[in-house]
Amino acid sequence: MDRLITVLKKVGNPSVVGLDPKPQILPQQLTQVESVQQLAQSYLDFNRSIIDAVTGLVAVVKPQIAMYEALGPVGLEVYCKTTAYASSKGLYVLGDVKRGDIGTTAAAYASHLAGSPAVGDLETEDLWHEDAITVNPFLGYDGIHPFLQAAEKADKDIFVLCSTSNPSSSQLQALPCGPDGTTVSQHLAELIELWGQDSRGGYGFSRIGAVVGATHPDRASDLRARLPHTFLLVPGYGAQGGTAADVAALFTDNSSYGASISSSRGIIAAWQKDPSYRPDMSRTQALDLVAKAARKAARQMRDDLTAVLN
Ligand SMILES: O=C(O)c1cc(=O)[nH]c(=O)n1[C@@H]1O[C@H](COP(=O)(O)O)[C@@H](O)[C@H]1O
Repeated sequence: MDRLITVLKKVGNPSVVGLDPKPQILPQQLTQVESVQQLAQSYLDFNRSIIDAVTGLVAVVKPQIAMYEALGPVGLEVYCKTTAYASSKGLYVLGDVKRGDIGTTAAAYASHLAGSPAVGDLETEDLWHEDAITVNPFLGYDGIHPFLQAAEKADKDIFVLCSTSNPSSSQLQALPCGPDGTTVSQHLAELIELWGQDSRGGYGFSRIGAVVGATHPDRASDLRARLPHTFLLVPGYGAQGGTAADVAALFTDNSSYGASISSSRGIIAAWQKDPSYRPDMSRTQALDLVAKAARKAARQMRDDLTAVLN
């Protein structure tokens, strides 16, 4: 996490931009195409415009792999090219892959972070470009250990789901799982601290971060207190209703933020609210508008978060 905190401090902004393209949030200049290959190229152009626009203003991007996998092999290629491009700009790349399995299967999934026995002795350095990935903890430590091992080997990080932003998260995560009424999320927080205790860096945070949604402010200070050595990824800001006030309790009171706040549609679909958009614009003009609107929205998000931090 030291590298993550270093890049966040450098830009003075705890925001993460989610790169979750889909046809509904791309201007029609990019979606009126004749093949999946062309749509995939549009995703790449869209992402590059946004990355160029926010570099220097934010330090982290979080591409959600499902959006790319939906386009099949060409989509996955665009995921890889997007992560490579973001990485070449010095951004910390958090791959939102939400994997969860055990043993050799988990080790193969973990090849997103490091060379994996799944590809034998072949060179894998140029396959994947993420600095961290998200992991689902439903299988317990057997499902965490292979990812942690890969992260240690490559000096990278994992972010484990703890309290997710979706409304029905409470169906499982708010259930009591002990005689004292400790909820599943609270218990997970304790496990995440335990699993990470041997991998703490210079800022005091372990290599295992926790995902805590922005949409449950009632859980925020309790989870922050249960996760003293854990950096938090906080999605659900913006389009899902999370606000700067809702996430304030998830930051730590030291200079390392302790949390980074993620917004996808709120930034990458901001162009849809720009009155200067016109359907008869050229593709280049539409991409310019996407970039300008994303930068403006990212600046606004930074200012809102900075206000609560101050
Ligand atoms: O792991 C995540 O990033 C995640 C966890 C969670 O609890 N809620 C959540 O929305 N996410 C992801 O965060 C992004 C939210 O997108 P927006 O709602 O458009 O900002 C999507 O990529 C989700 O998959």
